[in-house]
Amino acid sequence: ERVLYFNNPMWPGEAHSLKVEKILFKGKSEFQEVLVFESAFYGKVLVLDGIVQLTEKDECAYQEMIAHLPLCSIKSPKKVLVVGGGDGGVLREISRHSSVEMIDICEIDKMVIDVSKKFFPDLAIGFDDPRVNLHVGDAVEFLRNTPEGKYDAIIVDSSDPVGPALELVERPFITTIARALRPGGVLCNMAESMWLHTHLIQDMISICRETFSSVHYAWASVPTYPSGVIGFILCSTEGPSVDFKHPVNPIEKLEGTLQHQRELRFYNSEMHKAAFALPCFLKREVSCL
Ligand SMILES: NCCCN[C@H]1CC[C@H](NCCCN)CC1
Repeated sequence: ERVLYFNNPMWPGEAHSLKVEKILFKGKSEFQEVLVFESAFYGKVLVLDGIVQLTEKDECAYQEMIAHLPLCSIKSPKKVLVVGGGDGGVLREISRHSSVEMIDICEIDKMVIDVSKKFFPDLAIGFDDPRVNLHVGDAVEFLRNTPEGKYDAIIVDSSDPVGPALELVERPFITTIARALRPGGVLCNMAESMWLHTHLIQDMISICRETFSSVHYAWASVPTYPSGVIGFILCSTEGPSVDFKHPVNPIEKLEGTLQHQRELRFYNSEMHKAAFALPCFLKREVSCL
């Protein structure tokens, strides 16, 4: 049998390995290398440029939290934008919210969408929702042409800030996102690992604080990401109707309103609250947390 080792300058000195039962797809898109394989314990695995993006076993933790932390933090979100998210998992989660009327998604790499539809139907089901409008292209360009205050929520489901996703953590992009959000709307960004990337988290939070009056860090356990955790930054501009209470207390309890036969596997109101509890070292190392 084979074993794949995932080491990367983003986590120097450590490697994460998964036993490979069968390689299912290997390709190179305009932006990155794309790999899909059947693992021994985590189901199918999607890898971009040598970095694990998701596995069938634990993708629920990431997709449910990155979608429901923001969408349950504001009252009846209607217009939602997903930046990245080409595997469709976040779309699947957003479609559980009956208040949502329109979902725009801007994914730069069409190969990710096609590969997900072929090998990850339980995630790509997100594209089947009639509320979804797919835009294949660069989100920086997409947001430049977006009317001010269009969205109630924006979710940046990106890969790591090396390669195609680099500019998604830079100041100009955060500013264009803030402009596209209605006052009181909410932004949720993927925000790396508290064990590995406190400098990057500090930079992201500082940039967000220049633009948003409310910035919070949350996290979840994802065993197949290096260090086993992934973070999320939630931001909001206090709108006239300050319906963005501290995101810790979900406004909408989602458990009741299930839109799909497939029940939630990770997110619930307790996990929502707990996600914002932070360890001492992080509060010390990242100012204003
Ligand atoms: N819809 C799933 C997209 C996956 N997002 C990213 C995949 C790579 C992952 N690296 C984490 C590296 C250590 N923090 C961050 C989330």
